[in-house]
Amino acid sequence: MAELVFFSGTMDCGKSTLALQMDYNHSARGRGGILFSRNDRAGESVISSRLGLRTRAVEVRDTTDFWEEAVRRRSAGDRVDYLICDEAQFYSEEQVEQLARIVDELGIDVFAFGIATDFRTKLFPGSQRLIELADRIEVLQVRALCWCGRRATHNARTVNGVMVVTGDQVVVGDVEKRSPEPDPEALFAPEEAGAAPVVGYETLCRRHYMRRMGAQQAARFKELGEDPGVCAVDTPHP
Ligand SMILES: Nc1ncnc2c1ncn2[C@@H]1O[C@H](COP(=O)(O)OP(=O)(O)O)[C@@H](O)[C@H]1O
Ligand SMILES: Cc1cn([C@H]2C[C@H](O)[C@@H](COP(=O)(O)O)O2)c(=O)[nH]c1=O
Repeated sequence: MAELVFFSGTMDCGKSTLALQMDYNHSARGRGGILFSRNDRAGESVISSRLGLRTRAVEVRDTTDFWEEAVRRRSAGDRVDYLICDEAQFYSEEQVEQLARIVDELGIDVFAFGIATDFRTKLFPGSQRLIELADRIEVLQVRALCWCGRRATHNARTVNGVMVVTGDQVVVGDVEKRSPEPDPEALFAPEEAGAAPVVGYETLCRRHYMRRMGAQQAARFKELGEDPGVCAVDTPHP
């Protein structure tokens, strides 16, 4: 029985790696698949993993109709047993509904991969529809970690290394392994800092997400001899 499965987790937890591994395993057994992605960090029409793997994929656009694409490929004689759908958080609700129809009416497995929530902790529309419609939601076993060592559950956005909670929902970017030096003026008022913005992401545990305590802020607190686990300033969650 074909399934719609949503593999979800924070940024940098291995979703694209798993997507490419699943494609490899299924195609090695003679199954035919189509790979899709949208806004991959490495550019258009590709699924890329931080482990170095990358494979060509069909770029999903606002106009993409998954149903039409699957039917067209099958009518052309291609074997289509499964779809790999990376960065599925960026798909529209309508596109996710097309994926569900493909499972139910064409018997094609759909394996979707994506982050559930954005930098404000709000569900992406595509992810919300996947959670509503999927046969199964799989949480990845490899956990990204917060700077404090706890399991990371939230995706924070940083501007010049400082966590922000306002801005556009979609800004393609990567997790920062080594952040730029923070502007001390910007630490508690990043939106007013005015410098040319360098946007990055950081995975945090809920405690540190809610306290807006990214790695740089924590380092600064430690420098000042304060405990970053207990936020000294009142930074209410929006
Ligand atoms: N140099 C490395 N050595 C070992 N594992 C790595 C290396 N770089 C990245 N990884 C692994 O790859 C994971 C990120 O995989 P990726 O598929 O790009 O994540 P996602 O698609 O979820 O953002 C990291 O959590 C880490 O486990
Ligand atoms: C939290 C968040 C992320 N994004 C972007 C940043 C990346 O380009 C992708 C996630 O990719 P990954 O393979 O899971 O690392 O999503 C965004 O646009 N908005 C956000 O709030």
